[in-house]
Amino acid sequence: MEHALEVENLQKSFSNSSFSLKDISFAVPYGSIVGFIGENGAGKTSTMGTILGTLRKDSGYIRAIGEEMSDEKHELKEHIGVVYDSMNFPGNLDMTKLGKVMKHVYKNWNSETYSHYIDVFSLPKKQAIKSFSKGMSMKVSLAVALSHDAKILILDEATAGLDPVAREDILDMFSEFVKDQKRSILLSSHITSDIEKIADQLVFIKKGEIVLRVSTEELLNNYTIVQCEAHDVEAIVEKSISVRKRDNHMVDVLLPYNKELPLQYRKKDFTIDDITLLLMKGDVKREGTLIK
Ligand SMILES: Nc1ncnc2c1ncn2[C@@H]1O[C@H](COP(=O)(O)OP(=O)(O)OP(=O)(O)O)[C@@H](O)[C@H]1O
Repeated sequence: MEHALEVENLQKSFSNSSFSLKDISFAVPYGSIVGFIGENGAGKTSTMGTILGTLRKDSGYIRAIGEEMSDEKHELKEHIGVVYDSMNFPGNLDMTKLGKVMKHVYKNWNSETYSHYIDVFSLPKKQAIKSFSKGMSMKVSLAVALSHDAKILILDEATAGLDPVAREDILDMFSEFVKDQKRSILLSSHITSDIEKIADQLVFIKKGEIVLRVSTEELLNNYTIVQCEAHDVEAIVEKSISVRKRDNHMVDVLLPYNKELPLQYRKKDFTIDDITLLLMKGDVKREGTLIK
């Protein structure tokens, strides 16, 4: 499968913080939406910043639409639409003026598409964007990101300020965006129900490390969370992905299969939220190393 975005062995440390991104590798195939999941401070925004070049990486490779990203390759950034959880445009502009500015920023700027999204999002054209609500501001960023023929959208908490009705419409828009198999989306969100709805691949990050990469279908259909007594965990721990001790001597275990197990292992129904909790709060095994 061809990938719109590839991140390989990405490392990034900060001089003023003990946090680092450790050997981050994942890919975003054409036609897919990849959900990027992790708790506060796990490294999602830093990873996205490093991909976009707003943060300088220490080492590793980042390829977008088949070409290695570098500071010199400005044209590659044309192909990436970005939405953060806050709007980064000059607040004194209104939507019409913003469109005129963006026309000079992006070679492939499409004024008609931009007008279309202004209408779809019911944004006022002649009001300074600094007076917009959080949800409206997010729609401004989305309208811009969707109007320069981007092949990849990088969305960091892009649905956070939206009400459920707007969220549903925008999630549908994202699914539509990748439908022609020529574009793709990397999306981080704490609203895992959104991710569950639209992402076909999931990448979980914990303390700067990728702890699980899996397709949503595989995770929901073939993985299992079992609960057992602490003394029963040894028999399954070898094959487990994450083990979380609960208060009452019980243990939750994430297993990468869904076969019948002896009675002492009780299968639990789960959502992506439950998986996230188990990965973030449990001891995770990743290729033989334990990430506590
Ligand atoms: N410019 C910076 N200088 C120093 N430390 C930084 C810098 N940017 C990020 N960090 C640190 O990197 C870590 C990861 O932050 P990041 O914003 O990537 O997390 P996140 O997963 O996006 O979290 P959230 O869900 O809260 O947005 C944090 O500990 C943060 O303090």
